[in-house]
Amino acid sequence: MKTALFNERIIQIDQVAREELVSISNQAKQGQLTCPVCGEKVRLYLGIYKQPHFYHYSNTAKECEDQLQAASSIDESAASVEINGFTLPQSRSITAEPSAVTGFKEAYEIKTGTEMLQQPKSAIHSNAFLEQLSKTGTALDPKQAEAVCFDEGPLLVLAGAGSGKTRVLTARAAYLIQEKQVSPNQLMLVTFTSKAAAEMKARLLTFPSMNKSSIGQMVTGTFHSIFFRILSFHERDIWSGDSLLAKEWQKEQILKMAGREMNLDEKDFSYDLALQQISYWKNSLQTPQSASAENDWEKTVKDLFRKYEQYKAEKQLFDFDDMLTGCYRLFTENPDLAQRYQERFHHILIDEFQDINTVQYELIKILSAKHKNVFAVGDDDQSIYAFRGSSPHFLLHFEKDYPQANVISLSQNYRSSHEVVSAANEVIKLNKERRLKKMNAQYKSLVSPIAFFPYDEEEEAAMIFTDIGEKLEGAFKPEDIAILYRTHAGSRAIFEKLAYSSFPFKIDQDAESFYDKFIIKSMLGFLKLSIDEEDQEAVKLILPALFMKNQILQDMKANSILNDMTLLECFAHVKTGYSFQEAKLKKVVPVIRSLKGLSPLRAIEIVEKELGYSDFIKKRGNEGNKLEKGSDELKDLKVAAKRFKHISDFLEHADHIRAMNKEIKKQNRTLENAITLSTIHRSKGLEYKAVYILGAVDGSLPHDHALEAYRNGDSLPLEEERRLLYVAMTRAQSSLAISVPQNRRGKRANTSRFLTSLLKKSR
Ligand SMILES: Nc1ncnc2c1ncn2[C@@H]1O[C@H](COP(=O)(O)OP(=O)(O)OP(=O)(O)O)[C@@H](O)[C@H]1O
Repeated sequence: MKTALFNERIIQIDQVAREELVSISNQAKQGQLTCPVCGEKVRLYLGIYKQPHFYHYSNTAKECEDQLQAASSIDESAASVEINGFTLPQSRSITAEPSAVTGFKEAYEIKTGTEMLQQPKSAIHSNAFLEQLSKTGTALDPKQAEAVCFDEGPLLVLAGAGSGKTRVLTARAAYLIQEKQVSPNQLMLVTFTSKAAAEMKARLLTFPSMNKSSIGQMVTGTFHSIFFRILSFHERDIWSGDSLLAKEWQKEQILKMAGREMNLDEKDFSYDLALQQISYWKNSLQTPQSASAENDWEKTVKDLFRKYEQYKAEKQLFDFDDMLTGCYRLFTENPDLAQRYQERFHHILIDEFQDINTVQYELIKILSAKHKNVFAVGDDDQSIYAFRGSSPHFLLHFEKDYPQANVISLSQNYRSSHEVVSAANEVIKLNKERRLKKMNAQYKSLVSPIAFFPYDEEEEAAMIFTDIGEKLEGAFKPEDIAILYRTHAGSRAIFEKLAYSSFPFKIDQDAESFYDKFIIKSMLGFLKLSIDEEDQEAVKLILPALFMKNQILQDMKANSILNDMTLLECFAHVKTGYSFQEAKLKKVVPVIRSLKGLSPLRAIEIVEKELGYSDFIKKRGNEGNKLEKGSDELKDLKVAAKRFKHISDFLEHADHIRAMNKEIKKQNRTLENAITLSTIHRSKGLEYKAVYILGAVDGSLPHDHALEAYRNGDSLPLEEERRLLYVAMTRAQSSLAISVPQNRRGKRANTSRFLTSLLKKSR
């Protein structure tokens, strides 16, 4: 149905300005849309597969639609039409000027036109082990079998997405023990996460020849856990668990202490990113002396690095990276000890080899020096941890370090439909730094991946929400569904949508609430003060944005009591000794008071313009944060604010969302059957029946920082971004929906360059 009554006025769906749709759809849920014919409440449909339309909530009301159809064809020039005895004003747009993107661009299927290849035959059961596997229903395909039963020497198993890496790795371990009589304690099995290690152990138990005791004798775990065990065995005094800086905040505290000595402002410096940089250097085997700092920010971080290492040495503390660098030192300083381990480990099996970093690689080289039995499984197309020092380089050049190496490619994808696999193949094939390979699917699906084109982030969330509702009414369970995005910031709108619904969902533990971000909190502080001039918390929040120190609050409080002024009024009397700053502070009072009664969006724009908020953000912009810029956060805030008419409602909403973020994270541990909201990075190794990829536009995926690097002549970050899209696409089994919002952060957006040719082909 194209027509409805909204606030006493007839509206036609195709004349509503596009940016109003989400707001109308929300108001419809509160009963503000009715059918002009029968007077019943109607809803606005905003989904992926069908055009926006009005629909009766309780019945299909075909007669209403027929009547409306007939009425609309009577006389288009008339000022009013008569429907069912009511005289109603003729339709017109509900905004004076429809926005630039009014038209609804229909979703369409992504089709590559490639045929599905024939499936491989099962492996010939050339030994008892393979025969046994096929009897237990975990048969291997010929390439998997070749890898599992490989004889001796270094082997690189190039395993495409969904090609059964876990199956191959566990089967290899079991094969070596069962068929080759390798003693379990001569085996080392390295995984990327402790969860993966636990899964491997559980799977190993399903092999008849394996039991808890034999698995216990194997050395399994992450690089960190294995090398920590070695260190604490040989240098017990140094490597006690009590001395571990296990939490990020502990490391940050040390860095902040060092920063204070260097007069770095705590609020103006991204200590989390500095820690990331230090970790990157350590994993690349660079020391505070040898680290190469490429810009002023890195030079500052290098100084912090030196102080951080000094502090740890003095207090006899260590962090996770030290477990690797420490072990490297142990082996290089004690060749005899290294030799004992070289003799012990006959076989080293490594998962996710594409994400190995320099120190891990060097350690493996040392440990495998005698037997050279490195069984490395990885997919260069899924290397996405460059910022941690990982590099696909080691996988790409494996044969250089291991000249006798064999390479086996697993090219059958057992996870995704042919439609998903071929679309993912089309995307990744454009990367230049990769080993040539192609994945083949095992089955066809009735549905193809889909690209859809919401107006903006809010509409993207609304459409996905509707689609999830439809899926859950069908054969899908919440746990079958994942929503993936490039950075946490990209999940703001969908989080907000789900937070007000009854759908169970979970988020990454480290996902900070959008409204807890420093820039956002500070801006909301201005809005809060416009409602309550005595709000101390709000004053504290806005001080940094006015370039004032926290201590000034005490003086303001005293002044407020002595001179009977509100805290807000005290701004006009603050003495800083700088006339330009004092003049600016005098403006604070009238500007904040002028916000009263305005919409939150307008209020934000005024603070930005009148109180120098943009200058404040610009200044913070020098902090070297590659992924999140304050100015972008403010743009996101404006998109979020757009839906609200009153500042108080928006502030209440922000509080609710902040509280929900904590609540959801608390529930995460117990919630089994829930929709997953995750960054693409965190989704690696996982699979879902249905996947939504958010924000497939330039600037988001690929991220701005990669585009900037590309403009400066470095194409590697852009290739990593393409791999991220590939990883996201290959998480889907059969249902994949890629969102290409037409506007992002309040501006027209361009389709992700990774998708343009594929979408063109599909049309
Ligand atoms: N030979 C096989 N026959 C049938 N199914 C298989 C076979 N090998 C693996 N699978 C199934 O294929 C799916 C993907 O396997 P797995 O998760 O191990 O792939 P992966 O290589 O680790 O994927 P990714 O790297 O994309 O995370 C799993 O559901 C697994 O059980």
